[in-house]
Amino acid sequence: MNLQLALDRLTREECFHILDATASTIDWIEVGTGVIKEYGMAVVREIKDRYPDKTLVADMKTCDAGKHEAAQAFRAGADITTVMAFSADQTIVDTLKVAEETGGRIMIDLLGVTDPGRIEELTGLGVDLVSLHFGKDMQQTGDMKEEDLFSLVKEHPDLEVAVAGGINADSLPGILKEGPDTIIVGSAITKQSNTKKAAESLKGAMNDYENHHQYSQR
Ligand SMILES: O=C(CO)[C@H](O)[C@H](O)COP(=O)(O)O
Repeated sequence: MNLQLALDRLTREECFHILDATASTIDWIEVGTGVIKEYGMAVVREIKDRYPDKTLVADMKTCDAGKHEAAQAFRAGADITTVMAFSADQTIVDTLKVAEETGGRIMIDLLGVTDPGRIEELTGLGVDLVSLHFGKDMQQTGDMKEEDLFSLVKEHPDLEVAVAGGINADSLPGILKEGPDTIIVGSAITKQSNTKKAAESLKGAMNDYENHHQYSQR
């Protein structure tokens, strides 16, 4: 199970400061949408240069012009780029094709999706990696309902699943029970005074769970 660190609402300097402290603990690095909007593809390139062995996710949140944006992300060194689930099927197909040609992967962000029928369509298009996502603004008015989120993918055991949305030490146990492949954490690490300790504590809980609870991924 991977711990993906989401770098959101941070300066470039803060990103590198946090990465220096947490790189030995985390598995995947996500360059957040806002960081990409602030610094462009240069920051993706720079992070890949500095951490070449980490799987790098560019959270492009592409919803149109898929071919161009996926190529941009992979050219900058991303291993994975994100595409919104509500995008036109042509956008999904185009990004998957670019990924296949360049050896990258597409993570489909399911933010706002409530119809399992869309997952059926996405898998039919060739999607194999999705992120269940309870959005930042949604978090202001409610809490993530793990069971509802994971019920979207329950008919698709072969789908690789990441999960994101305000995950912290309190909500982690409920998430672990659902057996995701990747747990995406932003604020519960990046906004803590000791980011290294926060990352180690979450990764430690993930490892403990895997070791002691006969953990089986979905
Ligand atoms: O994609 C995102 C926001 O759109 C974030 O990466 C995701 O929500 C994780 O951050 P946090 O743990 O702070 O919610």
